[in-house]
Amino acid sequence: SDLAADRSALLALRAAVAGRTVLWDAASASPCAWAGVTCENDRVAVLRLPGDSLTGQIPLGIFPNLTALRTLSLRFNTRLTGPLPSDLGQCVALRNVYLQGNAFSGEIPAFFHDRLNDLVRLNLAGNRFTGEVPVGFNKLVRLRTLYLQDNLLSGTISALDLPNIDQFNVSNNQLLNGSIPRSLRKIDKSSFAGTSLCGRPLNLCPGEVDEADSVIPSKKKLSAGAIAGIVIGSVVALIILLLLLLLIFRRNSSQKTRSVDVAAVAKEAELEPQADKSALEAGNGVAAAAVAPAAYNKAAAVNGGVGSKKLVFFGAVPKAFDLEDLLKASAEVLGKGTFGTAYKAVLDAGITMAVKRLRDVTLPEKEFREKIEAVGAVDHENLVPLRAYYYNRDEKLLVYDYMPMGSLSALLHGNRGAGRVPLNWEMRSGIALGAARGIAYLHSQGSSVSHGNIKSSNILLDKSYEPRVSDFGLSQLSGPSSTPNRVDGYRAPEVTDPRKVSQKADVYSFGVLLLELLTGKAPTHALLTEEGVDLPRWAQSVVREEWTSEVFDFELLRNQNAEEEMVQLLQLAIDCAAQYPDKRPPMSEVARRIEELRRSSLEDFQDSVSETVRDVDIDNAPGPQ
Ligand SMILES: Nc1ncnc2c1ncn2[C@@H]1O[C@H](COP(=O)(O)OP(=O)(O)OP(=O)(O)O)[C@@H](O)[C@H]1O
Repeated sequence: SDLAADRSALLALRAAVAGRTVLWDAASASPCAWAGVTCENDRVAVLRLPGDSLTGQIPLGIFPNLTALRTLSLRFNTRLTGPLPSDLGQCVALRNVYLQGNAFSGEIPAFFHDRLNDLVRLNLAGNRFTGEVPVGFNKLVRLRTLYLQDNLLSGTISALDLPNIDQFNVSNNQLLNGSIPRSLRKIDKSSFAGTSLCGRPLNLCPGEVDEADSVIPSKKKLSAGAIAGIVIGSVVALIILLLLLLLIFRRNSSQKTRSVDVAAVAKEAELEPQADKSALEAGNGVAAAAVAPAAYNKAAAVNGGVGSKKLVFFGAVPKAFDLEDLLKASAEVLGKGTFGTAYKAVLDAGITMAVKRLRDVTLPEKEFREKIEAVGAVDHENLVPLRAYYYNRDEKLLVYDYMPMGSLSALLHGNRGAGRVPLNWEMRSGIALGAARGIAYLHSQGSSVSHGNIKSSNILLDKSYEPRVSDFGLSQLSGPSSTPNRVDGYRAPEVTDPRKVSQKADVYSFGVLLLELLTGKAPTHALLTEEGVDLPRWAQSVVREEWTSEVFDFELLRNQNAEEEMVQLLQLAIDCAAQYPDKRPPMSEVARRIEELRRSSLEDFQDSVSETVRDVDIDNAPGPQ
């Protein structure tokens, strides 16, 4: 009845059929008729009838009406039988087809590849499809997911060429045989289990030579002269590289001296070692605003001590302030973290910075400077930029851009009452994408580079709510007492020493963060539920039990158009939070998958807008002359 009432919002047909059986029969040639609502079929973009509500065979005549259909989801209607109706091929706007867990039979229809050219996701798993896997799927250039597992398919798949595929599964089709084609070798081997297929990632086919091995004989054929040439060439290249490095090093150090000079214009000052620290850390919020400036001023007056007294800036940005300005600034405690206390410092010039006062840094100066220089060199739009640092024996300060919209944690869990900024799908998925890009960028800097402390309080938001990951590189600066000792729902199961982090452990933490974004539950809270389960395990069980939509934060469920994409993000979160590190996708893939599902929900949204506009145009059009 909602649908009937709101014509312009009529894009998703969600028939309330739970608990009763709907028979597909020729008499109810419209899906709206089963649901007992009146609607215009050519405006239905999503048809979703999950659960055990349908029986029998889908008759002809239903789908030709649904010309705007983009998503068809008929899952786990275990009594839905027979071949798929041939006129489903007339829904040429279809992008997502989820038909898993039914009892469909017959061959996989050719219309999937001949007519539905925009298909992105096709899930036919868990049916009774027979015959071959159509090689015509090669024509579907947008296809990302092809799930065909648990059917009765036979023949070979060696002619399949699906270079853009992310998710592929043909497991438990016992009659499938022959070799796995090149484009599918990146897929996990579990997706080929229960078949007679061979070749990577499974065992090699009889008579097949591994590519890695086949290179060796050609190496053996190299002549002694060629080997000598390669060796000499490599040595020369190495010398040139060393010379270049030397040159870059010299240039950098001369630049650094310049930046020190700028800072030296200001009065040299040094922070008072320990006395004010307790005063600074004791206060919070407004109270600290009064305490902190005094402490800063007093510190500025103290001289002496060991080490450099300058604020060292990174990059080519204009140095708009110096240490003295910073110490004079009015400060407010933002919070106390693992590595020290963070302050908001409003400088006289009207600039606001975030200053982190590190505690428990045991690293020798040289090593500290090297590590912090590496952090300062990292530059990406989804990372909080470190602008400058200060080091002496007793004080270490890090100066960051201030992020005015606070942290994701505060946004999600902060104010649930009146005046709350509701976080819709658009914002949440945007935050997920930005954060994923930031972390992926960090990971791209080298296989040993990881963040080590991904969590929602370390995802900060700039004034346009663009996410920026903060705190990277700090875990390597801290001493043993700075390791997070509270219950930490973000930590991967294999991480026993929190300072020994890895990229795969970051992926796990990011998976938990995604679950937090989708469910609105903080991982540490989840630990306190009656069952004592953690967020990943709870989400997994919910998905297994097929009550997926129960997991989502109620704020998200207002965006019903994007539910399919939400389910995909949930699946991605679960993939990231896999127990075994090897099963977790790399961050670059995570970012790509979020990008893709956001694009698809955006297109759905744009469609809905243009449909509405078209409708208004029609209503406003002048009548016949
Ligand atoms: N650049 C910044 N701009 C605005 N707020 C910030 C900035 N950096 C940190 N904060 C805020 O200051 C508070 C303390 O941050 P901090 O990073 O010190 O600790 P944390 O994130 O709570 O824990 P951890 O140290 O384990 O990461 C957090 O609420 C955080 O959102």
